[in-house]
Amino acid sequence: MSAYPVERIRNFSIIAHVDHGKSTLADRLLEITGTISKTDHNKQVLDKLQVERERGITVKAQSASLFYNHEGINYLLNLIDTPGHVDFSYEVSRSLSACQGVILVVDANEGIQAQTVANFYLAFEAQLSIIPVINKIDLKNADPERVEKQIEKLFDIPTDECIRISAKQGTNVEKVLQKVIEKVPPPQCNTADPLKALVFDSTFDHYRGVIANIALFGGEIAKGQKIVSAHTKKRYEVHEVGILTPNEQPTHKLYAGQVGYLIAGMKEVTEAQIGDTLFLYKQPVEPLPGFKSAKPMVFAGMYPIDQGEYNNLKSALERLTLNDSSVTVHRDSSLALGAGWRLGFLGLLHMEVFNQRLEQEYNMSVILTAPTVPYKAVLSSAKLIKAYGKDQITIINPAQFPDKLSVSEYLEPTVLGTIVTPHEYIGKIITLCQDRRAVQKDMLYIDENRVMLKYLFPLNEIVVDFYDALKSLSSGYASFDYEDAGYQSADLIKMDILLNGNPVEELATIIHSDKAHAAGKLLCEHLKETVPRQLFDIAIQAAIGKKIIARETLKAYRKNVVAKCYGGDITRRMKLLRRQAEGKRLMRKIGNVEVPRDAFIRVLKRETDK
Ligand SMILES: Nc1nc2c(ncn2[C@@H]2O[C@H](COP(=O)(O)OP(=O)(O)OP(=O)(O)O)[C@@H](O)[C@H]2O)c(=O)[nH]1
Repeated sequence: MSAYPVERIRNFSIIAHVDHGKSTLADRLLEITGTISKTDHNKQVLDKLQVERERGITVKAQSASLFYNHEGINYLLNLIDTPGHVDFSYEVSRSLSACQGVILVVDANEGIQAQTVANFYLAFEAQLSIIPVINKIDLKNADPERVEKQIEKLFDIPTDECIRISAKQGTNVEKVLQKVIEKVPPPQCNTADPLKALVFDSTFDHYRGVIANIALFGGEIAKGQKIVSAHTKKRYEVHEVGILTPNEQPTHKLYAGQVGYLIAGMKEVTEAQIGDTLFLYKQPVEPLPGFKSAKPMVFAGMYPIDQGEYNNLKSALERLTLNDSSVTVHRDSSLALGAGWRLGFLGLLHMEVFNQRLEQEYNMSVILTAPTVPYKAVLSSAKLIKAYGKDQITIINPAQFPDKLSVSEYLEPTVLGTIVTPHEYIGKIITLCQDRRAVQKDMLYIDENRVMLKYLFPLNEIVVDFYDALKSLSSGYASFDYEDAGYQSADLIKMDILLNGNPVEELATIIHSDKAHAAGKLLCEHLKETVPRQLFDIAIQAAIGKKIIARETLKAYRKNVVAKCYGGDITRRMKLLRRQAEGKRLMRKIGNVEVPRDAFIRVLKRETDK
């Protein structure tokens, strides 16, 4: 491809609340510009991963270059798709740094939702031009007028600037492209300047190594050139550059203003750090302001079911994290579960998606411990301060929770949550938020029957089940999004769960002291329903230190599996015994108590059924 005059380039993203139609609109744009053909096979081409297709959510942002003729002039439009779920909002800000404009999609029936608000502010703060689009006008209940008024009230955008479309049917989609050309400014850069390339995403290919997605803020780049990473100072030779259509299509060169990909013999995604600047060897430039790297919000222990599988799991984890640099991995071990890892995720959905990918792509089943958020402790014990070499530590594993006597203050992470809801649910939602120790910060009517609430939440109160609870009490109508809001002082304790006096490591949790009794009682009750009866009584207890705060007893029961075969045929009897032995392999022994390995996950999930 030859150099495209910068004034004929537009770099933009589509942002929206989940399910408002980003991917469908992206597909239509790709079709209109002839980037893909119009067949059913191409539905949501930008959602590449199997989990994305199954769950209908976008996990990794994908980009595509589109060519479009407007009033006789050819334009190069670089579209960067962004994920919709709150767990992945870091992907949104990373994509936005390569853009000058966004299409803000709002569902004509649902109207403005929590993520619409969050995404709007990300774009607004980045000073991008914003094109409001009201989608799904073909729906029977569509009320575009109402949504336009909401947009005017909340974002101060005049109603007549909104474009009403149906991404599904293609109505007015072409108008959106025209608006992108008219309203989004071309990137400000020059091919004559030295190379300045921003890495805004990277993926790993088993055959070709790291593929870095780059946006050129200056200069040009071609195969064979030597480049340097501003972050690692490492030097590479460029093997291939090209554009995304949306698959990689090699080109001779990439020029200032363009968005494309680069392959340069990088072996790990960590070598192509998101936010890094690449420049030509011996032509250093001032690095572009990198953006904040993804910050894990939820940690969990991961262990192989069978320690013999350790190495297989290790290599699966290594490969999967090559592709998802937002997961942090630290080696960890426990007396009960053996050698394993402590993983950090962006949220619970991210953790589930990662786990599902391990199963689907690597055929790995694992033991996952209860998720915990990153707490902090300000140490007062001189001995501990010396041991850690600092007086404040981050606790991502309940096993490392320091005793109250050696701590002057515990701190918990908080988030600022935005809830958008029809007003009839306000009472219930306020009660739910108070129950989660949240403090109200704002309340605003978006229109006569829709309200936006802002609350400061302790993160641990929302990670597991807040979203489900909110959805169920509002019949699915309330939406939620959150952003990091720093740490606050909290009265925390570690709660253990014991089976006949032996701690169950998977279920140890750090919890606010006000919540311990209720949570301990609930966990014990659920365990009683989940653990099978055995030949002896089992005491199920919740404990804080040596103090028992809740107890249930599971009565003994003798199950004679062969009784009904008495006098029966021997092969049937053998088969039953064999099946029982197989079942035992799926058991984990805690002291003398046998527990099905998936019981703890079931217990943790049940806890969310309240
Ligand atoms: N009736 C109607 N349905 C639409 C329209 N656009 C999208 N949809 C449907 O809305 C649902 C969500 O659309 P997607 O394009 O997957 O939404 P998304 O915003 O990309 O979702 P994430 O990728 O999860 O963020 C799908 O079932 C689409 O078929 C439209 O214009 N009209």
